[in-house]
Amino acid sequence: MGVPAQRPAGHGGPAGDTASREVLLRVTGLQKHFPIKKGLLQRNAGAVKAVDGIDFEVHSGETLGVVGESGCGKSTMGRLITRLLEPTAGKIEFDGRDITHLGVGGMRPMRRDMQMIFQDPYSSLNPRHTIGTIVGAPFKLQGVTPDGGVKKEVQRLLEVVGLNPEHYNRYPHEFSGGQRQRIGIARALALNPRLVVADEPVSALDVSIQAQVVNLLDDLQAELGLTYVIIAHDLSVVRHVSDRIAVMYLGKIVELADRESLYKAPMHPYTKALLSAVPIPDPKRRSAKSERILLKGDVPSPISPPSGCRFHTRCWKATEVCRTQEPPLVALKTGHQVACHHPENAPDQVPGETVTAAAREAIEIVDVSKPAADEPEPDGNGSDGNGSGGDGSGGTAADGGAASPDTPEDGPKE
Ligand SMILES: Nc1ncnc2c1ncn2[C@@H]1O[C@H](COP(=O)(O)OP(=O)(O)OP(=O)(O)O)[C@@H](O)[C@H]1O
Repeated sequence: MGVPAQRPAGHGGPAGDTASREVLLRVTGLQKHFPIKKGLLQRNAGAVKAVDGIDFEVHSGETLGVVGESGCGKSTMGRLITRLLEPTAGKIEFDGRDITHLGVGGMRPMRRDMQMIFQDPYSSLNPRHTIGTIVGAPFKLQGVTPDGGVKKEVQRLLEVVGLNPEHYNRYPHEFSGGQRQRIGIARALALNPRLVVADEPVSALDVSIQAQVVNLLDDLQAELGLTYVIIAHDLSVVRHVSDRIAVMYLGKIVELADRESLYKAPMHPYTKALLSAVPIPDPKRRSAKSERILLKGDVPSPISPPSGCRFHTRCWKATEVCRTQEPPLVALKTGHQVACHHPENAPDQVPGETVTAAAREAIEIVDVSKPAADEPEPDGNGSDGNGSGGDGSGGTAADGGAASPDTPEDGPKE
């Protein structure tokens, strides 16, 4: 077995024509509510609505960046799509197959195709295991022996991520943070995955090392044709690697667009505020437009999110409609999706009107939560797309490696 083999390249650099590529991952109405138990009898006392109904697609070979403040549900979303968590509702399709409620056995072969890279290169590697054991673990878990044997393959993988193959017998504490993250990346690549979900892959690293790891991910994508979902709280991290970017706020996607449109003409006030916080190193490029927007108040609780638009309590454009009506995520003809009653930069928008009311005349609006009429239903797999899981019976890290046993991510936590 050659690992990792070449796949058709779909470099994640400049935003390509990702829409024309095949859909590798489709998420529809995805929810994760963590129940809150109280008292001796562990009575239900509400739920943390960590992910509260999100829809998106990831095309083969592209990089989707997912950004938002701490607690908005990014990591939960990452764990849901790699099936380390059981969704409360919604549907996850991978390569046209409904994997929403696949059990451990059903997920085992899928694990080869989807891997996760974790935030903390210090805690995600077992300090008692050698690098050889850590990077070779996915082979053991999947019961496969690569051509030439595990050791040779692991050494090749170490080389692929820029590490010395002679360090096979060393332990994690002998490596720097950046090198440990490379080890985590080598482990994720071992089974030649198609989708890699990287959860804050550089936030625990020194700024000087961050660029190296981001560049490595970018190079690997170009070489191997990987598809990435890269999660970050910081728009500056995803800026250089993403084809498209989804912005999350309190469990919802509020904006999703290709990188150029999002940076040049953000439509959601929240995106605008996030962008204004990204430092622009060159003072000549700073303008009045790039003034910092300081959001009012704290992020509300995901246990009882605000009515209407969840962002209205911190939004300077909020009006009565924002307090009472939740704006749906709508897609413009350009592919730009936004959930806002008073979007910025909306084409043909009548000031003060909602995007739906104003733009419906001039541009095609698609409610992305509803499947297109001519879209065939994918092969069902026992899910009606409205499942109410939560029994934790889904795939776990232990069954073969979206997270290996060297990670603390050992499956559903509830
Ligand atoms: N196992 C769990 N049980 C209960 N609540 C949880 C659990 N995991 C996450 N949460 C809550 O769900 C919400 C979303 O958390 P999540 O970690 O997905 O956010 P995030 O955007 O990734 O934040 P960060 O960037 O800080 O990691 C938070 O309020 C968090 O406290």
